[in-house]
Amino acid sequence: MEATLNPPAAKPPAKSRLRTWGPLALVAVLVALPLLPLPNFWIIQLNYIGIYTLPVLGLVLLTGVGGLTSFGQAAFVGIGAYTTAYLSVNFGLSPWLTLFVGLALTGLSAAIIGGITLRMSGHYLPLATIAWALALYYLMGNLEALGKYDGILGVKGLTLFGLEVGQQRVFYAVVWTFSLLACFAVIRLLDSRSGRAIRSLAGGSQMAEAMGVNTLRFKVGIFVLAALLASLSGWLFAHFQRTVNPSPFGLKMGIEYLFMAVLGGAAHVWGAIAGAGVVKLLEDQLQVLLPKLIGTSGSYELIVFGILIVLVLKYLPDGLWDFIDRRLPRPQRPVDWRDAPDLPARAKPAAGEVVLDVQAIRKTFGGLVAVNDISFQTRAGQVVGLIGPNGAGKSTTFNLVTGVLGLSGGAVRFRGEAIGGLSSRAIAERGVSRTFQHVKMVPDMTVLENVALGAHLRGRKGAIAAMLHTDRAEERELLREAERQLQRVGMGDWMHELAGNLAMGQQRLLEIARALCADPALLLLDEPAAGLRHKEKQALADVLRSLRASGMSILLVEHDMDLVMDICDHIVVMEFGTHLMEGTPAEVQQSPKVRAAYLGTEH
Ligand SMILES: Nc1ncnc2c1ncn2[C@@H]1O[C@H](COP(=O)(O)OP(=O)(O)OP(=O)(O)O)[C@@H](O)[C@H]1O
Repeated sequence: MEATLNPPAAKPPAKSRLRTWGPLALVAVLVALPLLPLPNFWIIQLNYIGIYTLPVLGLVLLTGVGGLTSFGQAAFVGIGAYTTAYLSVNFGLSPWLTLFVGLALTGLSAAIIGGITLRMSGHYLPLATIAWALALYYLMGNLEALGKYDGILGVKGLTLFGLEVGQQRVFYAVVWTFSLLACFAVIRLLDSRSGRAIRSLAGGSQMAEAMGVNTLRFKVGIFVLAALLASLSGWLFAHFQRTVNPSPFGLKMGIEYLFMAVLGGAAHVWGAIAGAGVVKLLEDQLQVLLPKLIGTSGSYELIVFGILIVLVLKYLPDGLWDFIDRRLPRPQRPVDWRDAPDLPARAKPAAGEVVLDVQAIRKTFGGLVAVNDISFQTRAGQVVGLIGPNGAGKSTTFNLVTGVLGLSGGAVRFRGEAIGGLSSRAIAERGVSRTFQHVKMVPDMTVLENVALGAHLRGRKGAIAAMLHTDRAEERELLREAERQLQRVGMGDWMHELAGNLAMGQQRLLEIARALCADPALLLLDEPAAGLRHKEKQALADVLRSLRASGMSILLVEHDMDLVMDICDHIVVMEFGTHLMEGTPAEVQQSPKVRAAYLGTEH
């Protein structure tokens, strides 16, 4: 069944382009500032803000978008700074060479540290970042070769085409070129196949893995990228300050970077500049003002920062940039994919062919046998219903088929291949796609982007291609497919809406469109009618009928008996983890055993 595409979306109203102009205005201001007769003090302050923007941008990606909290960003700034200082002072190497050595060293350290710590979740990850941040700090402070706590003095300034970069206006041009390029690269990254995968990480790995996203690889990837941005900042810092010692790379600074990200707006790229700017300027003013007020010198600004963190978390939890951003109209993505070619599709099973063959599967949780030797089959072009009272073991069966849970016994074959024991990502790769009992989506991505996440495995372009914008042809193919599947479930008019704004019925259709984007041969729907109104259920039944007509094999777990009896070709009934009976809807309806199971009477 092919759907026709909507006419091109209307052009966004003029005022909605404010967001597109906003960053350009920011760039224009940054270009104009050094041309103004500003005192050098202010240029130097702006240079610090540019240097701080880079590690904070890394935290926007890692913490704000990816949901991974790190206190260790300053340590990576230190690796970049110490590498260039050590090599340029002791071996006379060019800073332009040591930059790459620093990046390589940082990337390697981050890949090793990330590979170990990013498997942790909850509080363990931030605690682990504190541990290795402290370890790196004490390493820098105790190594003889790095000058212990005195550090390395006499680092030379940068030169560019024989020109002294110095610490003022030319340095300003260099630092802000790097910072702005990094901002635009991260924006491009987030608006891509890899970006959608990264944006799905914060919601937990189950949905992302079911869409074929290798979540650990993406977590390590953004951790390394954040560390590389920090390393670049360290390189600039060393040649700006002309000296390095451990104190700017300790845990205190790691916390300060995190504060900059939270204050600026941890999920917004431009929030990195806002956060770095406000904290740096505030810190300078407070360092002068507070000792005068209190009468003794000391780091009193830290007390103010502590109070500010509490206030920001309470009143502006999404930061300063979010406060502005929410007041600007949201620009609509220009529709440029309608003439893109089709994505390659997998060979589908012939009508009536056995797609899923479940043989005596079993799952035990301690002493409880949640699924007890359940067997059934689904064929191409057939809707099989899996029903039973609460706690019967339906969701567990579903999770065994999709690889979320491991089998305690039995076998699952998909198109003849044993898939029991494979990860949910590997099962998704083979053509099994699913929806969730409790809808899992990325609320601050558009409907179209959420659905395009389902086509993750059908694209190849990675993060570097996204940052260089060489992924656009593939991106158009993915977005075209996403729109096609949205049309297929009747949601084409909603593609530009934020997924978080949808009603429950639409969210469930979004999940079906996302699952279809993977080009599956078997679709598993976990209670798709839960929370839907009558009309929405009818729309859902129409969609399922048309999918069946297109040859799709569907396994449906559902409590809504009207829908089940209306749509299913074959029904498997479970009770207390066991197979109660199976048959056509009419046979199931007439079964006294089934009625007794639902009414809770003996049979
Ligand atoms: N991770 C788990 N650990 C321990 N017990 C579990 C786990 N998951 C499910 N169970 C138990 O297994 C049994 C079957 O649960 P399951 O969620 O599969 O039933 P269900 O038929 O899907 O129920 P519902 O219709 O309420 O969703 C229940 O007794 C449940 O408490």
